[in-house]
Amino acid sequence: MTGQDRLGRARVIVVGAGGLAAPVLSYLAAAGVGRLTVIDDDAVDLSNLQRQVIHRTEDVGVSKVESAVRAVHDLNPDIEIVGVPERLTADNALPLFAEHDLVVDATDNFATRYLVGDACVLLGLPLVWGSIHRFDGQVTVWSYDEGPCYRCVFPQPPPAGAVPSCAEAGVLGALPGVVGAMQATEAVKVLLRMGEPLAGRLMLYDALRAAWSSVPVRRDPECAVCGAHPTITTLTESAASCEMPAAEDGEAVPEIGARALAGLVATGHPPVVVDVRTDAEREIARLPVGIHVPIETLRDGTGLARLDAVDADTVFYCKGGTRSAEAVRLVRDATGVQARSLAGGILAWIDDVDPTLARY
Ligand SMILES: Nc1ncnc2c1ncn2[C@@H]1O[C@H](COP(=O)(O)OP(=O)(O)OP(=O)(O)O)[C@@H](O)[C@H]1O
Repeated sequence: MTGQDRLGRARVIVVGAGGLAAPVLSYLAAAGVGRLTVIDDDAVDLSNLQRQVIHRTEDVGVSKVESAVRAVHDLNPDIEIVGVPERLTADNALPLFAEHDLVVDATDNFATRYLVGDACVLLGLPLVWGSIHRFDGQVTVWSYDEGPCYRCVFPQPPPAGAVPSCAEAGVLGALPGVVGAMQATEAVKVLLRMGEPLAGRLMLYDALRAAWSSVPVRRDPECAVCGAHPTITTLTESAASCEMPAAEDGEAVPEIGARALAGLVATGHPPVVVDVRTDAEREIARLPVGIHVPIETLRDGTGLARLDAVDADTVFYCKGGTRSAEAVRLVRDATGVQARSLAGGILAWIDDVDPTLARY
C-alpha cells in the first residue's frame, strides 16, 4: 500500500507519444501513477502503427497526444492524464518539467534529447531514457543520485545527417516495446526508490542476438551542464550547443531541383542518376531511372567501381538530400569529379513531379 500510495502521488512527464511512449504510458497508467503528462506535436500516421501500439487505425490523422490521452484514460480512468499537443522547446521545457517528479524521454531526435537531458539537470530531475535503432536498443537513467547526466557521456550531438532516422534506417516494430517496457520498469523503481535503478549503467539490447549487455557510465567532473564549472546554465545555451554542424566536411554541394531533373528525364537522355538509399527504401519508392549504389558502399569505397560513368551531370539522390550530398562529396574526394545532389531528395520528386509514389 505504501508503494501504491507513492505511485498515486507521483507526477511523470513523457516526452513523445510514439513507439517508446506506447509501453511507457500504458504501464505507468496501469501502475496507477497519479498524474501523467504527455507532450508531442505530431499526428498519427498509418506507418506509425507498426510500433506505436497505443494508437489505432481509426486514430490516423488525429493528434498523437489526443490518441494517447484516450488510450490512457480507457486503461485507467482513475489517474489524471494531461495532454500537451506542442513541441517541447527551450521555452516551454522548464515550466512543464518543473511540475513533475520524473521525466521519460521517448523521443527520436538529438536536439530534443539534449534539451530534455539538460533541463533535467537544471531542475534536478531524474531522466529515464531509451533509444532504438534498427535492431538495437539502449536504456538508462540519467541524472539520478550520483550517476552521470546525458551530456557527461555524450557531450555533443553527432553531426546533422550522420545518423539516419528510424524512418530511414527502419526499426523492428516490437523493439520499442522491449525498451519502453524497460523504461517503465525503471520509472517505477525510481519513483519507489526500489532496487538498483539503472543510474551509472547503460543497458544495450541486441534483438538479433537476443542479448542484453551493459557498460558502466560515469559522471564527468568537467561536464558542460552538471560539472564543477558548467558552461550551460540555461536552456537557451543548451539549444545553442545543439545547433548541429553538418556532417564532417559538410560544405554545400551543387544541386538540381526535382522539376529540372524530370525535364532531363523527359528528353529521353537523362544524366546518370544514382540512388544511394537502402534496398528497403527502394522497395517503397524510386525514380524511374538510375542505378543503385548504397551510401555505405561509397563510404567504404567498394561502390566507387560502379561509378565509371560519373561526370558533372550525374545526380545522386536519397530520401531528403543529406546522404546524397555526402555521396557527392565522397565521390569528389575519391575521383575529383564534382557531381550533383537532388535537392530535397525523392520527397521533393514526389511533391513536385510524381505524387503517385509512396511517401515514407
Ligand atoms: N521536441 C519534441 N517535442 C514533442 N515531441 C517530440 C519532440 N521530438 C520528437 N517528438 C515526438 O517523439 C515521437 C517519437 O516517436 P517515434 O520515434 O516512434 O517516431 P515518429 O517520429 O512518429 O516516426 P517516423 O519517423 O516514422 O515518423 C514522435 O511522435 C515525435 O513527434
